[in-house]
Amino acid sequence: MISLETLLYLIQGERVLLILKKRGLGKGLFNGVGGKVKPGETPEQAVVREAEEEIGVKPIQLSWRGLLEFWNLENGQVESIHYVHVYVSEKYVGEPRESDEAAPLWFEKGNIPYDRMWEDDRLWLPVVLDGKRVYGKFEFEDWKLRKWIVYLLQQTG
Ligand SMILES: CNc1ncnc2c1ncn2[C@@H]1O[C@H](COP(=O)(O)OP(=O)(O)OP(=O)(O)O)[C@@H](O)[C@H]1O
Repeated sequence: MISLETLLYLIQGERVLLILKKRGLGKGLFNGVGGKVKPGETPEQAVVREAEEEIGVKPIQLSWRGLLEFWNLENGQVESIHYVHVYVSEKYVGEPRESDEAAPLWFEKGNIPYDRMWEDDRLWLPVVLDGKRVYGKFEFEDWKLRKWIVYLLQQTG
């Protein structure tokens, strides 16, 4: 299965909004807001929809921060490949609230709970929170991280 997905980090000054996922892939871990892009949607439309569904806020300015590939292998076979567009937003409407899917929580940029997040996050999220763009490819076996490569993308305009 190959899927196109999104991740969004709301930023307020020195704080970042993460969600504690209550169900699905990554349950019990903190992550950005996000999910799968549905047929007919652009990644930008999908990430706005996910923010509304998961925490009840509408981002009104998105900044694209990179592309991540997550490959998961099971018994030496590719089980799934996830292409994830990453965004940050400093402008949104509404106050983050809890939903069936997610509980939102603010963290200081210097105090992100990496030990309660996906293993790859500590390898690229600091770059994104530093205002830069990344490309990363991460290979997992049974969702345990085995190999990775991360590039800093050149900043264009
Ligand atoms: C493996 N390392 C990883 N590191 C960081 N983030 C990861 C990730 N693997 C998946 N993610 C993100 O986690 C969300 C899952 O969302 P997920 O619940 O599958 O999607 P969606 O809300 O559409 O779910 P339904 O299928 O409708 O239940 C989605 O943002 C996706 O990009």
